[in-house]
Amino acid sequence: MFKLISDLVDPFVRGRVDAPNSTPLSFIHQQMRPLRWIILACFVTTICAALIEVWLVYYAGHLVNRLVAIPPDQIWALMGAELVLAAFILLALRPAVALLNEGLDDIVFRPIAVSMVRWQAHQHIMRQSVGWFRNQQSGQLAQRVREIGVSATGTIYAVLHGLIYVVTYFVGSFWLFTAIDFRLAIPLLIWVAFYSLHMAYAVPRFSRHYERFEAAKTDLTSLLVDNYANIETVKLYADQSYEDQHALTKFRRAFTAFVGVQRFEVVINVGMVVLSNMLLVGLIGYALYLWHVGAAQLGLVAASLALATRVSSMAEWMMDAVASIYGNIGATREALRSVAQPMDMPATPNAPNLKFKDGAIEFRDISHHYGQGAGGLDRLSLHIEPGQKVALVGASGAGKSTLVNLMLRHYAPERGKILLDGQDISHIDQNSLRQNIAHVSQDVSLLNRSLRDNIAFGHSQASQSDLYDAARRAHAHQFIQNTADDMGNQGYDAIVGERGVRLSGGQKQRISLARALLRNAPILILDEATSALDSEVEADILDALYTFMADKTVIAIAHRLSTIAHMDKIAFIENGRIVELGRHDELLARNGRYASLWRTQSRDKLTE
Ligand SMILES: Nc1ncnc2c1ncn2[C@@H]1O[C@H](COP(=O)(O)OP(=O)(O)OP(=O)(O)O)[C@@H](O)[C@H]1O
Repeated sequence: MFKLISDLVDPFVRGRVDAPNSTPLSFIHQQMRPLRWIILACFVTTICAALIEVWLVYYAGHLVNRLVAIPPDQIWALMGAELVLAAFILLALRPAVALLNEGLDDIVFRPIAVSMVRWQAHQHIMRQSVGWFRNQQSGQLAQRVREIGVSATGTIYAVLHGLIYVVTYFVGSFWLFTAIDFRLAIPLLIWVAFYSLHMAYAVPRFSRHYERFEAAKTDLTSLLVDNYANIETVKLYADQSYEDQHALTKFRRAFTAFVGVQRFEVVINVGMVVLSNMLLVGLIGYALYLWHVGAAQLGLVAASLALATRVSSMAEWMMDAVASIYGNIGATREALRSVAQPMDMPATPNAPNLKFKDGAIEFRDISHHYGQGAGGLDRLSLHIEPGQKVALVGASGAGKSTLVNLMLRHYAPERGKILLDGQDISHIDQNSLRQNIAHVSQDVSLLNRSLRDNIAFGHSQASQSDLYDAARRAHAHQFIQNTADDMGNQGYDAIVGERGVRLSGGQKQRISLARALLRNAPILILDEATSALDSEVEADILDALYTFMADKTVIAIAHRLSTIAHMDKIAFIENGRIVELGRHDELLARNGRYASLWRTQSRDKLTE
C-alpha cells in the first residue's frame, strides 16, 4: 500500500523549481508543495493517533470509577460490550493507526522528501555557470546539497510527528481535565506557563548554536575535500605543522560548535526533568487533595496519575520536536547560502536554439574584468570569418582564456556582445550553443568513469567504430588497450579515477582530444590543447587535427608559436587588448611583439 502511495510522487522530476526561495520557511513551503496531500494524510493520522492516546488515559480513569461502583460478578453483564470495544480499539484500531501514521511518515514522506529536495537543489546548482562554480568550494557545496534534503524534511517531520501529536495530546488532555473537574486545569495551566518560558529561553539559543554547528561542519568538510583532492601539492609543499594548525582550527571550531549544541540539549533536557516532576507533584498532589476532601472520585486520581506521567513525557517530546524544528531551520538557512543563490547568468526564458549557418564569430567591444575593475579583457573586438582558423597568443595573464570562457558562456561579458552567425549568444539556449562547440583545454580533468564514457561524454549514442576512430586519431587507442584499473576493468572499460588520476597528463589530453574529435562540432576551441604531449606525438596529432579542422571555425590558444604559425589569423593579446592582428608572415614583417616572441622561441629552439 505504501509503495502505491510512494509511486504517486516522483521525487526526481526535472527542472520543477526554477529558483529556490531564499528563506528557510518559504523554501520548505515551496519544496514540499508536491507532497501536500501526503503531508495532510500524515497530519490526519497523527491527530487520530494522539486522540486514541488521550482516550486511553480517559478510559483508565473511567474504568477505575466503574469498577469501584459495580459488584465483580456483574462486570460482564454491565460492561461486557464496552470492554470488548476497548479491546478492539487497543488490539486493532490503535496498531492500524500507528502503522498508517508511521508508514506514511517514515516509508512514504521522508524518503521522498529528502531525495526530492536534494535533487531540486542539485538541479538548480548544476544550472549555475562555470564562473559561479569557480567562486565556490566544492566540498561545501556537496555538503549543503546533502544537508538541505535532511534539514528541510526534518523540519516538517518534527512538526508532523512531534508538534502536531503533542499539541493534540495537550489540547485533548486539557479538555478531559476540565470535563472531569475544571479545577485540575489550574496546575496544568501554571505548568504550561513555566514550560513556555523554558522553551522561549532555550530553543532560539539552541537554533543559533545548531546553525553555527552546521556552518562549522560544512567548513570542515570543505577543508577535508580540498586537502584530499590536492594531496600531491599538500604532500610536496605543505609546511606540516602549519597545515596541522590550519586543520586543527577547523576541527576545533566544529568541536566547540558541537559542544554548544550539546550544552543546550542538556539545558533543555534537565529543564524538562524539573518541569516534569513539577507537573507530577502538582497534578497528582492536587487530585489526591480533592479526593482526600471528598471532592473527587478515586478514578480522577487514577486518570490524573496516568495523564501526568504521559503529559510530562509528551512535554519532553514536544521540547525535542521544537528544538528539532529550530535546529533544522538553522541548518536549512545555512545550506541555503549556496543552494538559493540566484542564477548568476539566468537563461532567457524560451531562448531559441542557435541556428548554425557557417560559423562566423564576432567579439564586439568586449570588456570583462571578473567584477574587479581590472584584468581580464578590455574593449576587445575581433571578427572571425566562417571556417577561419584564429590563434590567440600573448603572455600569461593577457586574457586569452577569458576570451574563450566568454565564448563558452562560462561568464557573461560585463560589456559588449558576442555574435555567432549574427546571433547574440546571450539570447540563445546555452546547451544549443555548447553543442556546436568542441573544446580542448590545457587543464584536462576527466570524470571518474570509464575511458569509453569519458570519450563519449555527451555523445552516448556514438557507435563503437566512431569512438575507436576518434581515439585512434587522438593517438589514444594504443594506450587505452593497455590500460586496466584496480577493479579488473580493461581497455575502454577501465575507470580513470577521480579527475583522471590514473592517467598521465598527456594521456588525459589525448582523451580530451578524442572527445572533441568524436563530437565533431563545427566550432573548435583549442586552449593549449597539445601542451602536455611530447613533440613527436604532438606533431602526429597536429597533423590529424589540421585535417579535422579543415571545414571548421577554430580558435586556438598557444604559447608555442610554431604550432599556430600557419593559422589564417593570429591575434597578439596584451593586457586584455589585441595589439597585433594578421598572418604569421605579416606579423613577422611588422617586427613587433609577435616577431620578438617568435625570435625568442626560435633562438630557444636552436639552443635546445
Ligand atoms: N575567475 C577569475 N576571477 C578573477 N580574475 C580572473 C579569473 N580568471 C582569470 N582572471 C584574471 O584575468 C586575467 C586574464 O586571465 P586569463 O586566464 O584570461 O589569461 P591567459 O592569457 O589565458 O593566461 P595563461 O596563458 O596563463 O592561461 C588575469 O589577470 C587573471 O588573474
